[in-house]
Amino acid sequence: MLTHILGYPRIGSHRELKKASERYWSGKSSLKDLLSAGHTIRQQNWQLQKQAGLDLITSNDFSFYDQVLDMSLAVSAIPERYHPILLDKKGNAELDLYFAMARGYQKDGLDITAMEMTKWFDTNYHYIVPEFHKDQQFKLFSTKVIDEFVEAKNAGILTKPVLIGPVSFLLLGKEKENGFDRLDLVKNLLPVYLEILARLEKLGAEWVQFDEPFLAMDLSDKAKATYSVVYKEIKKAFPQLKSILATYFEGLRDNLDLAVSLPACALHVDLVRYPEQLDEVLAALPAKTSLSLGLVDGRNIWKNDYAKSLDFIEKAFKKLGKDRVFIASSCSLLHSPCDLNLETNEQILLPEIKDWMAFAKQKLNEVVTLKQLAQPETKESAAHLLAANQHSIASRKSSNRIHKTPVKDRVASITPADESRKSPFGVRQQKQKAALNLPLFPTTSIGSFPQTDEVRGWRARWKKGELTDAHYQQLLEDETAKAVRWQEELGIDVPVHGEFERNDMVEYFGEQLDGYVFSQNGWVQSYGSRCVKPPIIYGDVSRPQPMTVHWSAFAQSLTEKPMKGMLTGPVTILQWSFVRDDQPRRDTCTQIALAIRDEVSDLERAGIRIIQIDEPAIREGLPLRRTDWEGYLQWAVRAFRISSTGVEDETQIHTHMCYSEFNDIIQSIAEMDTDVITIETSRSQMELLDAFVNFSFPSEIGPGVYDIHSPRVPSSEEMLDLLKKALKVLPARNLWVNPDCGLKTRKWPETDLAMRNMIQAAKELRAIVESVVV
Ligand SMILES: Nc1nc2c(c(=O)[nH]1)N[C@@H](CNc1ccc(C(=O)N[C@@H](CCC(=O)N[C@@H](CCC(=O)N[C@@H](CCC(=O)O)C(=O)O)C(=O)O)C(=O)O)cc1)CN2
Ligand code: MET
Ligand SMILES: [Zn+2]
Repeated sequence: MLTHILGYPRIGSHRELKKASERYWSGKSSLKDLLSAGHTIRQQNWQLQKQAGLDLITSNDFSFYDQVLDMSLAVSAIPERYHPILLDKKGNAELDLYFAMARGYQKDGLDITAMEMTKWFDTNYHYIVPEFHKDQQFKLFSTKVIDEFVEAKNAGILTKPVLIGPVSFLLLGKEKENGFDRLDLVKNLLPVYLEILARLEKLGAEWVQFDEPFLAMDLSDKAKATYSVVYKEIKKAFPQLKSILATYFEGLRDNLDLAVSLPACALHVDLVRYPEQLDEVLAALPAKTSLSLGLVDGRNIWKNDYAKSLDFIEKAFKKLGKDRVFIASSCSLLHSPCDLNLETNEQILLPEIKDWMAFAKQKLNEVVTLKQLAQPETKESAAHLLAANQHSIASRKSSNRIHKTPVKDRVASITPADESRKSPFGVRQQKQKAALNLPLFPTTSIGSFPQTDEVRGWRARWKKGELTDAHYQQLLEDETAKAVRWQEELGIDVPVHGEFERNDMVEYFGEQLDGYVFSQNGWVQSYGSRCVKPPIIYGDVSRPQPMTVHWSAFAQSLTEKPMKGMLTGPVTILQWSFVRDDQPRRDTCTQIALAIRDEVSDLERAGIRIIQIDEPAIREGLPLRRTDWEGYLQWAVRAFRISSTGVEDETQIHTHMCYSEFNDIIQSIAEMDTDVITIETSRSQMELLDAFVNFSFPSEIGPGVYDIHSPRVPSSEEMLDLLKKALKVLPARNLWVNPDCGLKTRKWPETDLAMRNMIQAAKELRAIVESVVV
C-alpha cells in the first residue's frame, strides 16, 4: 500500500513565490533571487511530504506561473510572436520568455500580447491555454521536469514527477486556425514525451504521474482512440516505468472501460467528487493494475471523516489485496490553503470551528494516518488519531452554530414573484433610456480600480489595530473621491466607486455575512502570482446589515452621473468560498441570494439607479459532464434572479462575467434577465460574439475591449477595431464600451492611459456611426 498526493501548493505558506515573482517583474530583484525562492519552496515541499511519511513524493508540481504553460514550454509549443524575445538575445532568460507568454511583453520596442488564460475545469485556478497550429512540430525545449527531478534526487529524494498527460495537454489547448484537429498533433507530440520519459528513467525515476483529467470528462470517440494509442506507445517504450494515470474532478462513468484498458500501473480516481464509482471501478480493474483512492479532499478544507474513508479502503482491500491499493488526495492540493497551524488568532477562527478543518499540510497527515489505520500492524498505535478525528466529526454534526430556523423559513417561503422583474426587458429598456439618458455606446468600467500597495497597507494597518475605524474610513473615502473625480475628468458615462474598501470581491461579502468564518493565511493560487483567500461557509447564511450602501451612496453624492452599485452574485460567492458539505450547494446558494436581494433593495432605496451583480463564476460552476448541466443551470439562474429582481423597472441591473466560453449556455444567461451584461472577450478577439450571430441576445452587452490581466496598454485603434467587430453582430443601441474585467491588479499610470484610449475609441465609434446616419 502506497501513500501519495497528486501535488502540493507551490505559493509557499506565506505566499513567498508571489512576493518573489512580483519583485522580479517590477525590476526590484534579480533572476537569481527568483530562482532561489523557487528552489527553497520546492525543498520545503519535498521535506514536508517526507516528514509526513508519504511513500511517493511528487515533483514538477512546482511552477513559476502555471503547470500547463510549463508543459507548453517543455514541448516547445511557443507561439511565433514570442520568438523575438529569445532570438534577439536581449539578455532574456528562458523564464523571461515564459513570463512573456503568460503576461504579454511591452519592452525594447516589442509589443506582444499574452496567451489566453482560462479556468482549470470547475476550479478558481486559471491556466494558460496552449496554442496549436496545423502540422505543428514539437521538440524538447524546457527541461524543467528533468531539472527538478535531479534537484530532488540531489537532496536525497527520488520523486514521482508529474506531467500533464499528452491527451489532456492537447485537449486543454486551442486550434488557432481552422482545418485541423489538435488531437492529430499527437504523433508529433508523443516523441517529445518519450524523450522526457527516457531521460527521467535514465536518471532513476521509478514512478511517473500522468494527469489526465479529461479521462473523467465527456470524450469524443477520437479522443478515446487517442488515449489508447498514446498509452500503449508509452508502455511499449518504457515497460519498466511505473505510471499512475490520474483522473480527478469527476467520475470515470462512461469512460470506465477505456480507462481500465489503458496500460498503467495504477489508476487514480476521485472518490470525493464521485464516490459512487468505487464499486464499478473495482469490478472492472484488470488483475495487475493498482487503484489510487482519492479520499482526502483537495478542493475543500473540512477534515476527512476517517471512518468513512476506511470503509472505502476496506472495500478496495477485499477486492484487490493490500498491495494494489494506494491512498491519496482526491486531486492536487494546489486548490487547498497551505497550513491550518498558521491560524492562531482565535477571534478570527474560533477553535471550535478550526477543529473541523484540515489544510494542505494537515491533509498530508490525513493520507498517512489513513494508511496506518488500514494496516493491522499499525492500527493500534494510530487508534487515538481515529478517536480524535471522530470526535471532531461528531462535534461539527451536532454544533448549534450551524442551523438557523429563520434563514431556512425564509428560503422555504420564496414565491415565483420573488424570481421575476415587474416588466419584460423591452419595457424596462425604454424606461431606463428615458431615466438615465446615456449616450450611444456608454462607457463604464467593471468596478475595481487599482488596489495599490498604499490602499492595501491602510487595510493591513487597520486590521492590526494601527489605524482607527474612522481614520481608515477617511482614507478610503478620499481614495474613492479621487477616483470619482478622475472618472469625471475622463468623461466616463457610468462611473463606479472603485471598490477600494474590498480585500476581495467574495471575501469582503463573506466578512459581512453570518454563517461565515475566515482564515488569516488560507491563500490559494488563482493565477500566476495572484492569490485568493476563500472565506469559509460553515452554517446558514444571512445578512445582518447593509454591506455596500455606504460606499455607493457616498460616491453617488459626488457626481451627477449615475453611480453604478457593485455587488457579487450568489453563485460566485458560493463558488469562490469553501462551502459546507452537509447540505446541497444549491441550498446554500439560495440563502446567499436572499442576502444579496436585500442589499439590492437597500441600494435602490439609497438612490442608486444602476446596480451590477457580478457573476464571473457562473460558467466555472457548470458541471463538467453535460448530462448534469441542466440541473445546475436551473438553480444557479434561479438564485441570480432571486438576488436581482426585487427592483423597479427603471433600475438597471447589470451583470458581469469573465471567461467568454459560454456559447453553449447563452440561453441560460439570457434567462438571468439582466438589462446589461459585460463580458471578457478581448484576449480571444471577440470570439464570443459568434454566439450572438445565431442567437439574438435580448439585453444590452458590453464585450470587453481591453485585456486587464496584462500590464500592456492597448491603443484606441485596436479597441475601435474590436468595437467595430462587435457592431457587426450587435445593434448599436445595445453596445456598451468597457474593459474585460476590474482593474484592481493594474497600476494607475497604465489604467489612466488605457481608459483614456478606451474613451477615445468610444468617441470615434460614435462619430463613425453618426456620420453614417447623417
Ligand atoms: N475570490 C476571487 N476569485 C477570483 C477573482 C477575484 O477577484 N476574487 N477574480 C478572478 C481572478 N483574479 C484575481 C485578480 C486579483 C487577485 C488579487 O489581487 N489577489 C491579491 C489578494 C487580494 C486580497 O485579498 N488582498 C487583501 C490582503 C492583501 C495582502 O496581501 N496583505 C498583506 C499585507 C499588506 C501590507 O502590509 O501592505 C498580507 O496579508 O500579508 C487586502 O487587500 O486586504 C493578491 O494576490 O495579492 C486575485 C484574483 C477569478 N477569481
Ligand atoms: N466588480 C469586480 C471588479 O471589478 C468584478 C471582477 S470579476 C472577477 O473587480
Ligand atoms: Zn471579471
